[in-house]
Amino acid sequence: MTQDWVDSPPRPPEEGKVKLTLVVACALIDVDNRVLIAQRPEGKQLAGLWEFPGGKFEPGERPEQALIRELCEELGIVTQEACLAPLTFASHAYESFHLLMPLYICRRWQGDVTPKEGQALKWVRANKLRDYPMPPADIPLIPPLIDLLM
Ligand SMILES: Nc1nc2c([nH]c(=O)n2[C@H]2C[C@H](O)[C@@H](COP(=O)(O)OP(=O)(O)OP(=O)(O)O)O2)c(=O)[nH]1
Repeated sequence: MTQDWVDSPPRPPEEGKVKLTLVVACALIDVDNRVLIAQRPEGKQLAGLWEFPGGKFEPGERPEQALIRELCEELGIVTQEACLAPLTFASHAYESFHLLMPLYICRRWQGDVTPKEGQALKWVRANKLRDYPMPPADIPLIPPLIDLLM
């Protein structure tokens, strides 16, 4: 019996391995069934494109906790886990990382939606989302929103 695996040297990092970046995002939906999008500010990657509010996880956070924190930081609103429902996710290969981004929907929150980071905000009907340039990862998220809301 061969036991080659016993003496195998540690493998060098495989070429082509990707950095997986986890981001959580939310489609806030108002009483008229419109979706909130925010414009990425100048100076950031993908600046000027319209995105769903959200962001990266902090160490040890669950997705819902991260999203509740981001919504508070970016929009000044407070919501609860029970008000977040998973809808779909984005899996997209950017040049320097692979984005994995669950998209939740949320219809209930406390407080007025306010651009806390100077970002432009728009409430948009799902079938008009394509009128706003979005990051490539977001394009496949539009049909599930149209199915849900139109
Ligand atoms: N929040 C959000 N991010 C998105 C969307 N689509 C998309 O490709 N992204 C990308 C852009 C960023 O690379 C990453 C979001 O992380 P972030 O909002 O914390 O990014 P950032 O550029 O501000 O990064 P950082 O300064 O915090 O490092 O995911 C989207 O719809 N919403």
